[in-house]
Amino acid sequence: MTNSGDVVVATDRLTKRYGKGEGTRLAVDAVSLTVRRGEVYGFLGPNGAGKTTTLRMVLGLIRPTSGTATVLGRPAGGPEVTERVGALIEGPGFYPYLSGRDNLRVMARYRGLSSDAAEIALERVDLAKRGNDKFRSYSLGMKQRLGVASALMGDPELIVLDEPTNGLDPAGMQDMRRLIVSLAESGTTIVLSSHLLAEVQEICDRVGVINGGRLLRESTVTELRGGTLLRVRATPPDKALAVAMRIAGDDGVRRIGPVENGRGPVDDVETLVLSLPPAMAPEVARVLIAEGADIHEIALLERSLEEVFFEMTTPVAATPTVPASVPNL
Ligand SMILES: Nc1ncnc2c1ncn2[C@@H]1O[C@H](COP(=O)(O)OP(=O)(O)OP(=O)(O)O)[C@@H](O)[C@H]1O
Repeated sequence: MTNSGDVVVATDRLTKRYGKGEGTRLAVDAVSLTVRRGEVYGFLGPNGAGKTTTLRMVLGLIRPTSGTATVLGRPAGGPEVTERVGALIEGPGFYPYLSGRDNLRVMARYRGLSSDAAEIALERVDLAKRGNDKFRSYSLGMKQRLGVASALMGDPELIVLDEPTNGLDPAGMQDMRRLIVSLAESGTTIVLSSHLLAEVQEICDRVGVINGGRLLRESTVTELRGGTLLRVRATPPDKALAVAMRIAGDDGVRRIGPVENGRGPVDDVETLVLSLPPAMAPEVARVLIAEGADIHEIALLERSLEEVFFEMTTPVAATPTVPASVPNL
């Protein structure tokens, strides 16, 4: 059970429609999401999905057309909330001719924080040594890190980062991910948006998948990747199929080719994918054996986040791609 004090962000049918009349665009459509204390929450979706718009409403930067956003138990955007939240959303406005350190000091003063806050933040993002260099001389990665430094000044309970690794090279991305994980380890709740599945898979505890303004799914990364599919390989094939359909239902079984290992089929045993939870594996095994079938394999099928994501976001009823490959055979 989740205690309501553990909920840091909750939106209820949050909706944003841009424009009026013919040119109107529904950017966010009745999104209800929940972010819990201490987690790294990934808001995942392709370009134009509605991520930034949702985050802007959560931060109180724009008003929803309908629905609500509650942050730390209060309506989003109120002054008592804003000072407990840090954000990096659309490139931070830094003065190019000031040093990184002075930029942060200016911001700290503006927000009523001590200049210690600027120094601590510089240390946290590993920029203290380059703190006296002018902002305009920074690499993109350093600029992004300074943005995160500005978000974490004053020790906010929640940090919201919109595509924090966008535009960074692989090393810069890795640095940023490490920084996010270290912030989370120190107890800060983090919401980040990303269109990078690998990134979300690597650093997020839970994920909300958004496409076309709608929240398609919200769950842990592990849940999202599956655990609800069983791969069954048994012979004779017609007997295996009959048993599978009896247990999983006609629509709960997909037939895919024999398992491949990169050099071709491993054997000629057909693979069945059953939409069943892992706990059903013993039952499947029992019935197959009772029916006189030989079991070659029953396994939990782990899909990559990428496969799940494309299944969810592909508009046509595409046949989901299920990997039939067996690693290291
Ligand atoms: N100020 C605006 N006026 C009109 N339409 C807008 C505005 N801002 C965003 N949109 C539209 O709303 C939809 C959602 O945009 P949004 O920026 O929230 O998506 P996103 O998931 O953050 O995408 P990206 O990763 O490309 O930034 C898009 O179709 C976009 O064109």
